[in-house]
Amino acid sequence: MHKYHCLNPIAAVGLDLFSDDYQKVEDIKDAEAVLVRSAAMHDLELPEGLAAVARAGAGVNNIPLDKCAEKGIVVFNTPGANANGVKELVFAGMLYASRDIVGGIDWCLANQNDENIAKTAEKQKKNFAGTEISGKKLGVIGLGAIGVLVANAATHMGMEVYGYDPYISVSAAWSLSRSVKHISNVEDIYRECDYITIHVPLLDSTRKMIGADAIAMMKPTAIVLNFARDLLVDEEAMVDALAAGKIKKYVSDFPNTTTVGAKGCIVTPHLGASTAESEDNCALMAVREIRDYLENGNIVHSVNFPDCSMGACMTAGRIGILHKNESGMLSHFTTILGNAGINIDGMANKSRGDYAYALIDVDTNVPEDVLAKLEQTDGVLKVRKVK
Ligand SMILES: NC(=O)c1ccc[n+]([C@@H]2O[C@H](COP(=O)([O-])OP(=O)(O)OC[C@H]3O[C@@H](n4cnc5c(N)ncnc54)[C@H](O)[C@@H]3O)[C@@H](O)[C@H]2O)c1
Ligand SMILES: O=C(O)CC[C@@H](O)C(=O)O
Repeated sequence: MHKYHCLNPIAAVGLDLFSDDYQKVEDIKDAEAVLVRSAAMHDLELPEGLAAVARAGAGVNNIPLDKCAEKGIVVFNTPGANANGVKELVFAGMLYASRDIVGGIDWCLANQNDENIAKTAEKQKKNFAGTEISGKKLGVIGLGAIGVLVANAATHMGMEVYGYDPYISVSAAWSLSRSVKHISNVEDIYRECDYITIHVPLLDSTRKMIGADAIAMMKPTAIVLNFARDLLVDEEAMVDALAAGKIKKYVSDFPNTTTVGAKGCIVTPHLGASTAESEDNCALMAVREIRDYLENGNIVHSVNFPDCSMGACMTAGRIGILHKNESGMLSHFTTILGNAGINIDGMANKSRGDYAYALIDVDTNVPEDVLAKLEQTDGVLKVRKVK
């Protein structure tokens, strides 16, 4: 019986994919797999039996990836599963920032008992007028699952779109509209764009990527949208620039005491992926990833180990070995198995940075003492007997 624990509510359509061989447990200590959305895992004690964490979403800055790797815990995310939900909210953000929709709605509510509200509205509406997005320049920083969708949709809204991503993947580049102008110096976006939207992961290299210097380059009419993570932007500098009228608006999906209520800030409570469709997509992908790893040993969409897949096991046994990416590891494994008289039918070994994964199909059951020898090999993080 495999046991899983949910650190956040996960859509039922995903959890329903778990077969009768799975049991949901209330205490993480008992879990072999954990499903999580935005819950912070950095200070959590990770139980010895934990094999996999699936982030039902894209950002993994709430998970200690290296600590998990050192303990042989594979962390997955669900790339692209919530991208459309975020894309749609980015457009809502652009519209909210361009026209005083919230002010207009508030005015209507405040005047709901006025019998002449229709007539008064016609006099008052000039106070909530704004500008259109068609014909304006949009800069998209980060052209991954979300950035590409935003950039492409913006071209259909009549915007002139600039795209910046020095690490763009081949598949993202294939998906990007040819109308999007390729920008190699992000400063061109800061200087020229009317709307600037950021869609990069929070990493040490991207922290405060939009800093005071970048903000100082922007037009006084610029609108900055942040549906990625608050720490990507120097928000103190942003709030100061808004107060001084140096830029127009900052739209953020990450409430905190710096931005909520500050002049020019429009803040939503991390709603980007909060749609039925995105929650279902993420849950389905996360559960499939966990099942494929626990049942077949396959790793697909990991963020701390390499992807490595050999389909379903058709031989007598399969073992998965999470190990350090060091020379000589494979020869240790083949020697230990060979000395035990175990023939290797098939094998894959993939590496990613400091870590690697070997998946080995064998012609017989691998006994406990052989598993123990593999586990005791220097550089081995965890050995799993898949079958
Ligand atoms: N508001 C929400 O609810 C919500 C939902 C989903 C994702 N997110 C956030 O959005 C981020 C992006 O999501 P995604 O699904 O598009 O991820 P993704 O991994 O598909 O795309 C990220 C892109 O950023 C690019 N990138 C990395 N460093 C860069 C840099 N220095 N400059 C320019 N580009 C850089 C990468 O090459 C990649 O193409 C996530 O990491 C997450 O933090 C927020
Ligand atoms: O789970 C959520 O609601 C937020 C997800 C989002 O921040 C992500 O990075 O995918």
